[in-house]
Amino acid sequence: MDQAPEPMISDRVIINGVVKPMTLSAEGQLRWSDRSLDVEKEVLGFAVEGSKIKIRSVVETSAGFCCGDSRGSLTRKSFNFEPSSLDSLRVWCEKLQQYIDSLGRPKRLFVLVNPYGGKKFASKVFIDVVKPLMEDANIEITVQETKHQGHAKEVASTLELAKYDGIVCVSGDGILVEVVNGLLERSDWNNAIRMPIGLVPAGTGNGMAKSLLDSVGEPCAPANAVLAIIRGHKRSLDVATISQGHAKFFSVLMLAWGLVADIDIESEKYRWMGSARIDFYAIKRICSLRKYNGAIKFVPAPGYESYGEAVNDEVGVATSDSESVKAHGYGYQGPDLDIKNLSWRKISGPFVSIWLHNVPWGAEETMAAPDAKVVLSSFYD
Ligand SMILES: Nc1ncnc2c1ncn2[C@@H]1O[C@H](COP(=O)(O)OP(=O)(O)OP(=O)(O)O)[C@@H](O)[C@H]1O
Repeated sequence: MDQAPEPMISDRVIINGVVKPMTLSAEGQLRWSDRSLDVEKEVLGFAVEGSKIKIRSVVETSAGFCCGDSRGSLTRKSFNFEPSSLDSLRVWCEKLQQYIDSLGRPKRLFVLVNPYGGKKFASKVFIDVVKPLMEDANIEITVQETKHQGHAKEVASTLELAKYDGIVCVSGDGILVEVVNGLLERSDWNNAIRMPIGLVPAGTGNGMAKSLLDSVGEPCAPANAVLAIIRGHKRSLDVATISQGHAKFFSVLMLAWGLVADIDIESEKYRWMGSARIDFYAIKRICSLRKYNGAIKFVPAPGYESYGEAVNDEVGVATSDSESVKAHGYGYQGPDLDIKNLSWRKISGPFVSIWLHNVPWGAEETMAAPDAKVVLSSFYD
């Protein structure tokens, strides 16, 4: 028969004036009376208050404080217990900290808040959800509100990364893309792009937050996103390189040409509508569809080789263009690929819309590419 592993600490403590046995097991279960907490999942942190220890946790209830999602809302809860002596208090603190430290959670985060994104509620999301949960988790945060378009990119391109364990964007997808571009334009991009980036949905579309949370069965709500960040859960993502003349951009969410791009860009003037601006403008554009002439050249993924028609020498022109761009920059210059020798295929227009996706969800309600996978990270582990 398997023997239960030794507890990290087993003690008698005072809870609500009554002496009770309490245990922290090697698997991170904190047990007392008929109750228990899973430290990895439910405990954010702890604090010493006089002779007591306050455990700060988050539990699922049917009506929580901060999620706005009816499925298992999350509620902050704390409870106190009093070890029998100062020595015992010190040992409890050591053991709890030791277990929490073993979970690889972030300790210092740089938080970007876009007060302009979505329905302009990112600052409220930060104050009501992000800040309290991160304080409960004893995470040291440095906050920067974005002041203008491109500000998040500027910050990411110059930030002293060694001071932080991650960058958190309380925003829509636009700020995430700016941060990725800022990190990749640095001369130390190779190291910088390893910086974990967290996303708390507070924008119009929130396609990335939805894709990440949905991949682990969580609702796309600010509190669930903050919890994933606090727990240090990570995924690696592909980056697409876009060359346009001598300019280079990087994309992690999607690339759009035609209808979807028009809706995204031209609906800016209806930003006051919040998320509804996209639906409203989509209907307007669909009622008077435009057509775009052009051709898409692509290298098919395994299993998709029959799509489009074969192309041979035309791709070589694009190669020499991108090589001349390579010589000028000092940040990331795109993947080292021998693109001349790949099996290119082509689909010719006119097109109504081209939409390329890295992750399944383009927005919270739009699963545009169900087969795009958000894979478990091996990058940081
Ligand atoms: N203070 C500011 N004033 C004006 N624009 C800003 C400010 N801060 C950031 N921006 C810009 O706001 C844009 C939208 O940001 P964000 O992604 O947070 O919200 P969003 O509403 O989801 O937008 P989208 O869905 O278009 O990405 C970004 O392109 C960013 O550059």
